Amino acid sequence: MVTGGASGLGRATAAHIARSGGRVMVADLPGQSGLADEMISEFGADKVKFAACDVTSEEDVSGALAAMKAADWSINASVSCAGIAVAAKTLSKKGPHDLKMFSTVIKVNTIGTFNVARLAAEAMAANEADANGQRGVIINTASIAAMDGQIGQVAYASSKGAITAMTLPIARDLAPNGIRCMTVAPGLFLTPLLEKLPEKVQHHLGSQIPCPNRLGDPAEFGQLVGSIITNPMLNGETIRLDGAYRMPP
Ligand SMILES: CCCCCCCCCCCCC[C@H](O)CC(=O)SCCNC(=O)CCNC(=O)[C@H](O)C(C)(C)COP(=O)(O)OP(=O)(O)OC[C@H]1O[C@@H](n2cnc3c(N)ncnc32)[C@H](O)[C@@H]1OP(=O)(O)O
Ligand SMILES: NC(=O)c1ccc[n+]([C@@H]2O[C@H](COP(=O)([O-])OP(=O)(O)OC[C@H]3O[C@@H](n4cnc5c(N)ncnc54)[C@H](O)[C@@H]3O)[C@@H](O)[C@H]2O)c1
Repeated sequence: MVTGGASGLGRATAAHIARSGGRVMVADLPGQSGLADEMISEFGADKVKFAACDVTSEEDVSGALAAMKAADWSINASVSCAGIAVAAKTLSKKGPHDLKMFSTVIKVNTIGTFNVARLAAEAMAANEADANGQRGVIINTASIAAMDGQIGQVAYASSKGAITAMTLPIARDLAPNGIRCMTVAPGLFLTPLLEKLPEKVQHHLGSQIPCPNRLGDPAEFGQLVGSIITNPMLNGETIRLDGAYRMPP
């Protein structure tokens, strides 16, 4: 299952899994069904399915997992890409940071990610263990903003820092169940989310990336997720995927 799988990094991850011979449930907001339909047309309904799912909803996430079970699909990997970004300073000319804005980012990014992890873990725990005694892997998406948060990123960076921090405790909690947990902290990737930044800012940020000197291709994120799924030794860690970029203030 890939949450936020209809767009950007999640879409690229779902495509990588389908191209690699896997089957993938794209779990995304109802309004993204059209994008998911494009993927179903490209890869076939036997490889890709869509579940309307708000990651903050226990019912929705449980429903997406139940749909996989109903299709006789086992869940071996859960990839959380669903997320939102905002830009607001702790204190600006308009006054203090809006608390509802802050709470919403934490709810979707942090609480939504954990909601998916805990419910996917329950489903994976029912799997037969493989030769490594493993039953599944949970992969979460943070951001380099968790470490290099810019001016105006206090809400977003906090939400992603929490995702980074939960990686090891989840891995430790789930070790007896044979379930791994990893986090990817992407740098700058050309997706609809990044395109919310002014073109000038996008270009400026991309020109600062040391090597390769460009914005990341979402397929490169999907490629790393594929490696995490197939490498049993990757557990309890956050991997920056950023071309050696460190964001300035
Ligand atoms: C609800 C919809 C929100 C849509 C916008 C959110 C888009 C975010 C998309 C990110 C997606 C990818 C995220 C991923 O994980 C990777 C990254 O993190 S990429 C880095 C993304 N960076 C940001 O999002 C930065 C967010 N901050 C800002 O956009 C701005 O700081 C601000 C919050 C909009 C405030 O800017 P201003 O209104 O200009 O603030 P001031 O008026 O107070 O400006 C004073 C002065 O400071 C300069 N300044 C402000 N912010 C910055 C900054 N981030 N870096 C450098 N300089 C900054 C500003 O230019 C003023 O300078 P002056 O004009 O006085 O010389
Ligand atoms: N693009 C980048 O440069 C970048 C860098 C670092 C981290 N990230 C993170 O990667 C993830 C994917 O970002 P993207 O750039 O592909 O963005 P995107 O906007 O293209 O995709 C995000 C997807 O998440 C879905 N989503 C949002 N809220 C949801 C919710 N409550 N329930 C279910 N789905 C929801 C959206 O519908 C969308 O399909 C996000 O968590 C983002 O913070 C992106």
